[in-house]
Amino acid sequence: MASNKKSVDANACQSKTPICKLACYGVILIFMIFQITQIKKSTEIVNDIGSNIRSEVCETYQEEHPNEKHYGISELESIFSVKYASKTVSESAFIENLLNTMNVTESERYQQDVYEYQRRNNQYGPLIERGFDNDKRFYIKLSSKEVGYGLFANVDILPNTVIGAYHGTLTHVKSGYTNTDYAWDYGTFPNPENPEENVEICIDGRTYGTWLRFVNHKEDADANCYAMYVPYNNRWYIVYMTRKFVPKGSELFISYGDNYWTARAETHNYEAEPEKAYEN
Ligand SMILES: C[S@@+](CC[C@H](N)C(=O)[O-])C[C@H]1O[C@@H](n2cnc3c(N)ncnc32)[C@H](O)[C@@H]1O
Repeated sequence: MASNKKSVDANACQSKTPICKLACYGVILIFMIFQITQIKKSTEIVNDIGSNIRSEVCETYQEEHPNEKHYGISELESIFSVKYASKTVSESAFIENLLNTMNVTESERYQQDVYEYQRRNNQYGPLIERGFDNDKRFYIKLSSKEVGYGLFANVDILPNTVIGAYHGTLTHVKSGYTNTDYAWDYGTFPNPENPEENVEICIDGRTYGTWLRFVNHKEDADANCYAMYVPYNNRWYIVYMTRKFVPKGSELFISYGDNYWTARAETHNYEAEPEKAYEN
């Protein structure tokens, strides 16, 4: 009996199996349709939000910069092939050794105004130490076809504000064939291997540098920024400062000094067309 009962129950269950399966499939189907509807709804919402944000950004951009393309400082490498320099490096062990053996405070420049250089060291040293890596106060834009790209203010910048430190590669200037377009004079020092010889060093920001390499030239009277030497940790730094109020959207300019244009004329026999440097 017991075995019969068991067999009857088993039969009953077997006869119900297709209905059970159908019911299960039905439930799964309903669940899937519900899920697909939900996903579709949320995708539509995300798309709506995205297109609103995009159109808002585009509208603001168009209003503020009609017909102009501007680049964030994060695009230094992808657009301009400039590797971002968070600090200055030496091009060779020779330069590094020379700088390690010099004493900034004994240099002619420092001795000309000891008090002022001490002040700069105290005031700007901590900023140099902290660095300017995530500075969003600027963007890069074509200034003009003749001058090339320039650096522009993303925000209003007050007078006497630190813009940044000009970093790049410390290079041995060898007269006649050094391209000085993106170079600042760093100093002239006795060669430790031959004290009778002097070594002229510059900071070159051409391929390894910061957005400061985009600051174009104007004569001192018209330039809204200036550069100054700051001694810190027994090294020289070139720090850019604003000379006057720089309203949002305006270009930053600095005077390169007369030597720059003389040196440029000696090493270049072509007109300034720096925008060509970024063409493919
Ligand atoms: C430090 S770079 C400035 C960034 C450069 N405009 C660029 O697009 O890479 C210096 C070069 O910019 C150009 N430049 C800067 N100021 C200029 C000016 N006032 N007149 C003509 N060319 C200028 C010259 O080609 C110069 O050698």
